[in-house]
Amino acid sequence: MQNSAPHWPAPAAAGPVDATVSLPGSKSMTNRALIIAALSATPSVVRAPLRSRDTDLMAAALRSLGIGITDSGADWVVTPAPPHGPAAVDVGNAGTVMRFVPPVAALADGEVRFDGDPRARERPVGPLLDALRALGAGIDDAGRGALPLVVRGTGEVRGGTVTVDASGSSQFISALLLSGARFTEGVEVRHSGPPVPSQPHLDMTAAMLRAAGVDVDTATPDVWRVAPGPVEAGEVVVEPDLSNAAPFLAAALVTGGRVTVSGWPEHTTQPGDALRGLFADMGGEVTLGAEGLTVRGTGDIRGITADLRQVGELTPTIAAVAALAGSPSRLTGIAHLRRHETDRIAALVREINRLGGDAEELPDGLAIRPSTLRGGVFHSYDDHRMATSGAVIGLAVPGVEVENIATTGKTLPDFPALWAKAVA
Ligand SMILES: O=C(O)C1=C[C@@H](OP(=O)(O)O)[C@@H](O)[C@H](O)C1
Ligand SMILES: C=C(OP(=O)(O)O)C(=O)O
Repeated sequence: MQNSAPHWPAPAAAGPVDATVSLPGSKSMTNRALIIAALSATPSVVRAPLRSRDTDLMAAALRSLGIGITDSGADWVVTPAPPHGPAAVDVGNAGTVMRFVPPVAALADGEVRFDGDPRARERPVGPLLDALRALGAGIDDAGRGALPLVVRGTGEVRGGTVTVDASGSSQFISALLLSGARFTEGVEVRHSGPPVPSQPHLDMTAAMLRAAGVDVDTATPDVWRVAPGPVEAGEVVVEPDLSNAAPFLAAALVTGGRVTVSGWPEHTTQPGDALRGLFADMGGEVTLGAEGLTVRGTGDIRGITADLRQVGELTPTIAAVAALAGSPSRLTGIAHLRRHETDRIAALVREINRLGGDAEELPDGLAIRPSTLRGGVFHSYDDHRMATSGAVIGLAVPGVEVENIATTGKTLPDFPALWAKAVA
């Protein structure tokens, strides 16, 4: 777990941060765009894609199946082809690669092997594999319900209706929908179980498929239908990553400063849009205008009681701000975060308390009470969002060192430089 590179001394703010930040593309949109373009009938362009570990892994996975993905300046040109094996896919620790590519592999002719980081073997994928089998795909996971696994594609998937418990990850549903139009009968996915998390990510899946001409029916709660038919990604423009905006906007809140994230979309399906309400509730003044989204800190950092089930990805940053707040916080609805890049509930509680904080695990979240923090090492557990949370705390608490800051490369390779520039 410990990384041998020297720890990264998180810059402490000399005064209120005052910055305008331009952020790279959304991981979730880039990796959906690549899948949709790979399954399209004709070539597509993905504009302003994120270049990071997760998106490079997605591109490499699709290339290994025979899809052409080439650089055109900052863009990616995707030339589809009937996917084929044999191939070996490294998912790294990317949930999107681990969940979105197996259905594409089921459409391929030939064997496709999947494996990834040790942590990827612990992340849930079983309900998706069961669903794919029920839809006609051949999968060998030696009964593990986890990586490593082999998808034995025959060049087609029958499709039809399937019931999945997607309470562990919305990505099980997105995965089936993204490839569903290419299944012979399309797909109808029915969720059965505790609530599905990450509704904005499901909305993103439906919106991006519809933009590619796919017929997606989301009229019935917990039921999603994709009609069989051609896919045409065309040109996809990737929005800035609003979840990666979280630590930058938090910098305004925790230093009583001002941060603008430029290019904030007026309408978006990204969960990061919820930061507008969350950071206002935590004491910020939030304005959305032509120049972007601006958060101003007022000096008053307030704790928050929030169900973050739909926007679980934002939890590490919210928890970092909560650790610096003058009143208690209770973040719930996020039991599924225990199977993210790391057990984020346990990791946040341990690292906040290591710095003198007062945090406690709840069955489905965490409670954080006001406390005076001190410097020390903040461990990242190979989790990009843990690392950026350490940076947020370090702004307000001198002497914080983040272990393995390089793990931010999962979705934001330039983080240390962008951060240094913003908070200087
Ligand atoms: O579909 C996506 O792009 C994502 C969905 C969410 O997954 P879960 O529903 O597993 O939390 C989110 O946390 C992840 O970072 C990205
Ligand atoms: C949970 C996350 O990623 P993944 O796509 O690997 O699930 C995340 O980025 O917060």
